[in-house]
Amino acid sequence: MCWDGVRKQPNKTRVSCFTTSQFLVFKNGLLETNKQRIKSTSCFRHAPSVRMETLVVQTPSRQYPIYFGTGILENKEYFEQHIPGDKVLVVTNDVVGPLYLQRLKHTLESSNKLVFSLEVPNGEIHKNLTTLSQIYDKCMEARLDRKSTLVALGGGVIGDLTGFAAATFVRGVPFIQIPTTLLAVVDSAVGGKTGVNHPKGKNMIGAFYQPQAVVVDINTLHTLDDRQLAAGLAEVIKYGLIRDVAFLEWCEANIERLMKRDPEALRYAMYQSCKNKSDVVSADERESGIRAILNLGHTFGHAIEAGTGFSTWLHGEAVAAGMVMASEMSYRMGWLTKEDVGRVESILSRASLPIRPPPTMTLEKFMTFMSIDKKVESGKLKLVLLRGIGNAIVTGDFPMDVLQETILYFQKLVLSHPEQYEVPLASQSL
Ligand SMILES: NC(=O)c1ccc[n+]([C@@H]2O[C@H](COP(=O)([O-])OP(=O)(O)OC[C@H]3O[C@@H](n4cnc5c(N)ncnc54)[C@H](O)[C@@H]3O)[C@@H](O)[C@H]2O)c1
Ligand SMILES: O=C(O)C(=O)C[C@@H](O)[C@H](O)[C@H](O)COP(=O)(O)O
Ligand SMILES: [Zn+2]
Repeated sequence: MCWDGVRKQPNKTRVSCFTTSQFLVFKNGLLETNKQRIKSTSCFRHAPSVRMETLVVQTPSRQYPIYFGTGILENKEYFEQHIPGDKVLVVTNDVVGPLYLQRLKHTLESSNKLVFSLEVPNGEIHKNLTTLSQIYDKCMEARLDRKSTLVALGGGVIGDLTGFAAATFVRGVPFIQIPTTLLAVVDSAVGGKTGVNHPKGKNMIGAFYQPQAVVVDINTLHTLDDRQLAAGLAEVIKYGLIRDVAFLEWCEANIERLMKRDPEALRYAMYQSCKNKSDVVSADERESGIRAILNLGHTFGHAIEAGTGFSTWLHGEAVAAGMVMASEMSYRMGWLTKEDVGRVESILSRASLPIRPPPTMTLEKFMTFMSIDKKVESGKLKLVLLRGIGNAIVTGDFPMDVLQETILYFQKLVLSHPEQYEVPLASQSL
């Protein structure tokens, strides 16, 4: 099937990374060009001033496009070829739904789809089995079948919940990610980790399940508040720290542009982040090794989220503080200099992100929540540490004392200067 709609409407939907004789074809689940199967496709590799459009993620279980554009929520061509059946269920929440649901429904209905929708309550605290059950109830009520498609319209919470519902309802239905937060665009919508939290641990119940497509309408980011934008920047900066020093340097030079939402800077940050994530996930879809580097700061960060009841700290904020803790520990292992740690703190602070854990996170609390991390193997904790800026490793080879001293160091710091280490904009509710 050729993507005729795209070629006929060049002003609306440019696929400028392909030559005119090379357009996208999905056949039997494989992405092909009309000339040859492609290994990986990307455009807009280096130049921040060039528009980016489509990036293809290639995993063993599925290959799929990430479409970037403005106003593409209103363009049915981006959805049509990825929706095999006649029914669609759009899952969103009570914040994003009022903003974008009608527009999306209209687009899908113009492709003659029967569109159902469900608005679940907003927030990380609702990323749980109760909300998941509401999605299954809606699937049953709408009599969805194996050809029906679930669409996630929202941030990472909606994407993770909907993806897991899609992975499990009738043992798997197609799903499409429409990420509407910066964090979801650069991280959660890509790579197929889906799931929900358990009160005792983050994302403890879930599945690896790739979407059919990721549709990024950059316009939706206009309604995002500054705190959420900053949370997304934490994961953007993460890619620089774990494997892409050139990108980290670019972030350092452009962080103010990003905070001011300069469109070209945001486009480049989104593209380069997705490229990094896509490369890692393609190499190790189910996290048997290298994929775990995407977890930099997360073992500490997830402990902060769970330890504060999933209700105070945003995921990106917790990851920011966690990346500083991982950096400090890497310094104590002799792998980073004090200047390197300062560099990590500086870029995160400039992005208005917290660089210390909350005073309530005692050593005992950290150890309890960290002990149920998914990287624990036969009781042994593994951490993502830095063996230099841009060079993350996954290791269980560290003395427990160094970990505990690191946590105690931060606890002492925040207890002696609690006023310095508040979560930015903490007065805003989640
Ligand atoms: N699956 C993965 O690989 C992966 C990766 C990173 C994070 N995550 C998960 O993602 C979640 C965090 O995602 P998040 O930061 O997007 O949080 P979120 O989904 O809670 O969204 C943040 C807030 O922004 C609101 N919102 C969303 N889009 C908006 C828009 N366009 N305009 C205005 N408001 C909007 C939401 O309603 C919410 O209040 C966490 O649960 C985290 O564990 C998953
Ligand atoms: O995609 C991945 O792999 C990641 O680790 C990305 C993280 O940013 C994300 O927060 C992920 O959900 C964490 O995964 P978990 O397996 O530690 O729950
Ligand atoms: Zn994350």
